[in-house]
Amino acid sequence: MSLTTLAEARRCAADAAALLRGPAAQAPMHECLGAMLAEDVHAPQPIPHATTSAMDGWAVRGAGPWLLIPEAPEPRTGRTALSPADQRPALRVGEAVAVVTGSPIPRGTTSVLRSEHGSLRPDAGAPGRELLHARSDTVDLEPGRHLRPAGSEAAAGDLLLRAGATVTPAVAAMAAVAGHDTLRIHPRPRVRLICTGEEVITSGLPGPGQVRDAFEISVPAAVEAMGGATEGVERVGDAVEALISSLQEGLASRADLLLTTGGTARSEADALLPALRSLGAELLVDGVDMRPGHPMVLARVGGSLVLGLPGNPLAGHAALAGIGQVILDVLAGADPRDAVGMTKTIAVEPLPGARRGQRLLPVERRSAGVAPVGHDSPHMMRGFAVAAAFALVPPEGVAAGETVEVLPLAWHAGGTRSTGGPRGRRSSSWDG
Ligand SMILES: Nc1nc2c(c(=O)[nH]1)N[C@H]1C(S)=C(S)[C@@H](COP(=O)(O)OP(=O)(O)OC[C@H]3O[C@@H](n4cnc5c(N)ncnc54)[C@H](O)[C@@H]3O)O[C@H]1N2
Ligand code: MOO
Repeated sequence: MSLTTLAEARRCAADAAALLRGPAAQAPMHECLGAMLAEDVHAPQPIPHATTSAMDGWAVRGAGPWLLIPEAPEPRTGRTALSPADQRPALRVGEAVAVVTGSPIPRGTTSVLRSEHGSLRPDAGAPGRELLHARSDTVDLEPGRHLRPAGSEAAAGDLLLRAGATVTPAVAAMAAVAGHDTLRIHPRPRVRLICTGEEVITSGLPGPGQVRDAFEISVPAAVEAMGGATEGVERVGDAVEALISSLQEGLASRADLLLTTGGTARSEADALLPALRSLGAELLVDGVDMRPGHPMVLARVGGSLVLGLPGNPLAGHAALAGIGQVILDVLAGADPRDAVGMTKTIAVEPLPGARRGQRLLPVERRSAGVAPVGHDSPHMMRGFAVAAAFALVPPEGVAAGETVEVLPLAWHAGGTRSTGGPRGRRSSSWDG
């Protein structure tokens, strides 16, 4: 059988995901975190919307000493300095009024004198009134000192955030400060996970004929790091019928992506291909020329994609990083051409290839590039646990000092999404 290359499979996955991608939606801010902006975000009004004080102290006009304008009594809090919500009449030359950080300052203010640079003394000429004196060495009387002018961060209509940015905590804070309640986003792709295998147990020490599950704990977290949301996890045995009904449930739930684990090979015992055939699926990728992970399967059924991850734990994760990431990126709004882009770095030690196909070799990150981690056979997790990326190694291997393509693992800083933001491949520290 002649297998598809990983690059071809990635392009095919990107195109298929682009066809299935749903429309952008307006969503409340807390639902937008981690999603991609579908449109630019502008400032609806100037930021700050009023000129405010950057210090606790006094708004003053002209040279001191200044007559302290008493506050109108504040009915709710009894505070003696202006709260950020107060509005004042204009100051006249020689007058001062107490302010706190963030207070809108009265019109006519020339600067703010911070509290530790001024002192109040009784006004000898007018009993009951106070004069504000500035410390002789203060620089706070320079015009504009400690004022945050209205619009100094943004004018009304300024572009604050570009479409395509991931809604990080900082992006959400920017949008909230500007006054937005909702954002237009590409919704996070909805994923369901179906794990096969009678021999797979989910707790305790595996006995003879058993293995501890490697996927139920890791795949939803990996999907999350890749920008998707796993909405259901199911376990089925090895029977084709059970897998068919589980896939049918996933299709009925209108999940964007159904991930299955195990059963991808071509023996009598393997349920995935028969199940897909029985559901009338269109097979898009039937094996990829990579090790580990070559039996992986990608199919389209109705409005969903099914990605069959091989059961060997490292093979399953190689397929998820190699193809699953591309699907999730594109479903989440990335340009398909960006999503299939590769990151390059330097091999600081020789990287051995596989006998056949492209090897996905778990590598760690060193300051000058990447190096193998060992314990990297298809059934092993020990090397993967300390790896930062899969290096894509041709059969002849990669010599130390040569360039190599890598698939950074999504949960590492500067990880793998192609779409900007904290996981953005384009902006990641992997790119030199
Ligand atoms: N005759 C052949 N046998 C195999 C071939 C082949 O080409 N011809 N390919 C091998 C390769 S490569 C891989 S990868 C696996 C693919 O396996 P399947 O996707 O069919 O998965 P299973 O047979 O169900 O399991 C394989 C292996 O992985 C273990 N497994 C399964 N699920 C889990 C899980 N959730 N957590 C941990 N480990 C799991 C399972 O116990 C098996 O040991 O096929 C090879 N064989
Ligand atoms: O996908 Mo298998 O190694 O190639 O475990």
